[in-house]
Amino acid sequence: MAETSGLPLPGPFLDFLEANGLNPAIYTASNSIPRYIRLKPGSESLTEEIEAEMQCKLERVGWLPGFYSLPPQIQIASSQAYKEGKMYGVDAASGAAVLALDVSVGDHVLDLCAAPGAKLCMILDLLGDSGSVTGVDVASHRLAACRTMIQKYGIGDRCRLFVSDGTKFSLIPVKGCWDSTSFQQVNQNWGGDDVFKEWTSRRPWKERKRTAKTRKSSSLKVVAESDHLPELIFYGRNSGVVGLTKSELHQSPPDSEVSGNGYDKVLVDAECTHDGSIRHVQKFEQWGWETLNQRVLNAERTDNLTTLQLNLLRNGFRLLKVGGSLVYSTCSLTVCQNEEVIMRFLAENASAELLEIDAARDWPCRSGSIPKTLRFDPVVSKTSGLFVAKFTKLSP
Ligand SMILES: C[S@@+](CC[C@H](N)C(=O)[O-])C[C@H]1O[C@@H](n2cnc3c(N)ncnc32)[C@H](O)[C@@H]1O
Repeated sequence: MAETSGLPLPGPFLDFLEANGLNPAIYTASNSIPRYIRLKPGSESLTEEIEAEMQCKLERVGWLPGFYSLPPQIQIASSQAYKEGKMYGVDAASGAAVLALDVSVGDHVLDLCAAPGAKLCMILDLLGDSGSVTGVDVASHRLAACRTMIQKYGIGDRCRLFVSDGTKFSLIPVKGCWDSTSFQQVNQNWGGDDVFKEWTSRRPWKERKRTAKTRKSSSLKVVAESDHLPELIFYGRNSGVVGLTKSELHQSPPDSEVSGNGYDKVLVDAECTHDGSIRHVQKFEQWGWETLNQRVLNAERTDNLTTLQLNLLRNGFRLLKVGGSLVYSTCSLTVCQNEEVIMRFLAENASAELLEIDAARDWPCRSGSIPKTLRFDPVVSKTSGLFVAKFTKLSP
């Protein structure tokens, strides 16, 4: 086992790094990478209070609004600001992926691999009182954690969360119910069990059971049509869902309609081997390095992952409106999960164009091997590792 500045890396992992052209030195940076936090908009005045409580200096991250760095050993979970939902623990590279989306007021955003939700929360904060966010993840327990997070931070009014396979998810944003006037009308007009009322965790058990039963029977009908039904596990009062019937919500539009009415922005933060995340790799010290073989190094798994990544990218792009933009990111630094996926995707999509990420001029990252793509890594960026690419959809 090779010792890399306190983090012992087993032979098979070193082989994996070598096979993928990755320098093990990135893992030596583990002790010098700061921890990052993001303050909820409106909580910026709390910095002195937070510094006093945590007994450390918060350094503003100049290139990333709302982000601060602090020494790596500081634990934020017990701090008052964190408990009160005024501070998020999120890496600066994750913030960069969201910034690359260039979210504008009123955008309808799809986050296709949303859980546990750090990026989704940032998107909701950027949108404030406008637009909507649709979060999708295949893992219900992880998406439930995301739901807990948006409730904790009180930002779920314009959000809906679906448990669904992101390679097949087909719902476009529901437009037209977002202002509070129409919400009130909808509230007065709803009737029947089939209509979505505002989601609340405090609904009586009987009502939740009835909803689940209705969902099951209505899902059978839809499954017959599409063989895949997304399960709605959270919807805020202005998500556009309240007042709709299940049949209305589950209508999948034809591709021609998506070009005009699809999402303005799509984030595909794809499942990956997580090898760029030092904190993730460090966890294998506790889990046992042998589990690394199954989760990271297994070649068959990597093949399946690259297929999944490509399919997620394809479907995210399908749901993007013409002129919209899509960001693809992974926390792997391997070429096969990043540049190769991008090349395969571009080769089959004449309407996809790689975009320069304008905001990145000041970012501490380097270019990927395809121009316009970006790579954050612990040594250069002092962040977790992340690959980022941005596309737009041209008219057919
Ligand atoms: C890198 S994590 C996403 C992190 C998230 N964007 C955040 O900022 O917290 C990848 C996620 O993809 C999800 N995932 C894996 N396969 C999927 C699929 N077929 N469809 C949708 N989500 C999937 C995993 O459950 C996992 O939560």
